[in-house]
Amino acid sequence: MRRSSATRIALIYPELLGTYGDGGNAIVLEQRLRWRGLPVEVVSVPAGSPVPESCDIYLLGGGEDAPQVLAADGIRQNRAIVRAVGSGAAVLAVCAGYQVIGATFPSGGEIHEGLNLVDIETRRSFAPPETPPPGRAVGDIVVEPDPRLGLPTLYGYENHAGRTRRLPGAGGFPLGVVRRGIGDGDGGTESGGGAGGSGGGGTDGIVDGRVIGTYLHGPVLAQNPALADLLLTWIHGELPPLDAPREAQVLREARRRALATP
Ligand SMILES: NC(=O)CC[C@H](N)C(=O)O
Repeated sequence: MRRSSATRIALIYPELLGTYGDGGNAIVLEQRLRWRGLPVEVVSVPAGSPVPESCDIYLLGGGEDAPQVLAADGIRQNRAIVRAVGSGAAVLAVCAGYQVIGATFPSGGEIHEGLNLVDIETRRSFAPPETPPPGRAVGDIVVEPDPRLGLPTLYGYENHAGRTRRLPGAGGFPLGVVRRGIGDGDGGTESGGGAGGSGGGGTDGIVDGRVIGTYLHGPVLAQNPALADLLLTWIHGELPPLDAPREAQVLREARRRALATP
């Protein structure tokens, strides 16, 4: 399906969900459409305003625990994102955003309700109560995406305390397998040893229909332009080919070399 109207990209509550530069994902999507001569509009939705239902791609970024609760409360109010997804919109949710689109997430010692858009839950730990919770997952992360997505290796940066798992009977599938870093943390059983761990082997993220959740900051779309194009393809159908700018190729090659996994 080729569209004639502008693609509307919603950047949700950037004051609350923008701690790690994830607003850059909107710039990448916008620019990759402009380079192709396709009309685009970025709709920045300030915290406290109702989320519009009429956008094509919704971006939710990362945030600290308290702002994350405020963001979840706002997003749950009109559930516009859920209806928009039902009408064909796509979602990219990163870290706090990833946790918020699930069923529940922790903050301030309590469990909070998410948007229930995907069948995941986040806890501080899934290990038995007598086991100390794992450390914060902080550092570089490398994910080998599910082959169904046809994407190259994904590079990013993670910084989160929560650990995430799929609920029984969950729809969709993990975004990929963690080669370096923690990601979801595999139900708290990761071998990487918490903060800065490099064990890998668990999974990161979810892909369910046109909804992608992931722990990868970066901004993730700047480091992984093929992921940006996957989202755009879901909205536009096939896109005119685009030679990645040289800077993007240089960045990816530098990440590949720096984060070479065994
Ligand atoms: N980087 C983030 O978005 C952090 C998410 C969440 N507050 C956590 O620490 O788990």
